[in-house]
Amino acid sequence: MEIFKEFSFEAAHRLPNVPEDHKCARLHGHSFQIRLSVSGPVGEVSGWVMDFGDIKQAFKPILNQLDHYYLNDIEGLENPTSENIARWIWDKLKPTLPELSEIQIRETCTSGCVYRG
Ligand SMILES: Nc1nc2c(c(=O)[nH]1)N=C([C@H](O)[C@H](O)COP(=O)(O)OP(=O)(O)OP(=O)(O)O)CN2
Ligand SMILES: [Zn+2]
Repeated sequence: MEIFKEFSFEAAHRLPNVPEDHKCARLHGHSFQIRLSVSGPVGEVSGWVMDFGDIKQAFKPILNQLDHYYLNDIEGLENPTSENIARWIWDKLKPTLPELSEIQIRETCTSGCVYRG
């Protein structure tokens, strides 16, 4: 069974490797939406794969590093595309949440990525 928990954070970024006249070369911000999925068996007694609260607790310190920051200043996020943000979160979260199976990032209502490690 797969369960998920959604989060959001506000942050600014610019993409340093796009052509100078690309809109994303300019400083701008997003309300990033994140969906973390966790997979595993449903416990016979608990009736759940994992407490949603445990996902929240595992992700909180990572979320705090992103929320209301300029992403380009963060080590490892010098080129903060959705893809690189997903990989960055995965690398930080997977060791403490081994059941993590998927990360979805939405930059806008119409754009995002899905990463499964
Ligand atoms: N593969 C990727 N492409 C783009 C990324 C990215 O992270 N990965 N990022 C951007 C920009 O950050 C941009 O802010 C978001 O792009 P876009 O979807 O083009 O934004 P719009 O709001 O203009 O989208 P519309 O729905 O088309 O208006 C660019 N590309
Ligand atoms: Zn952007």
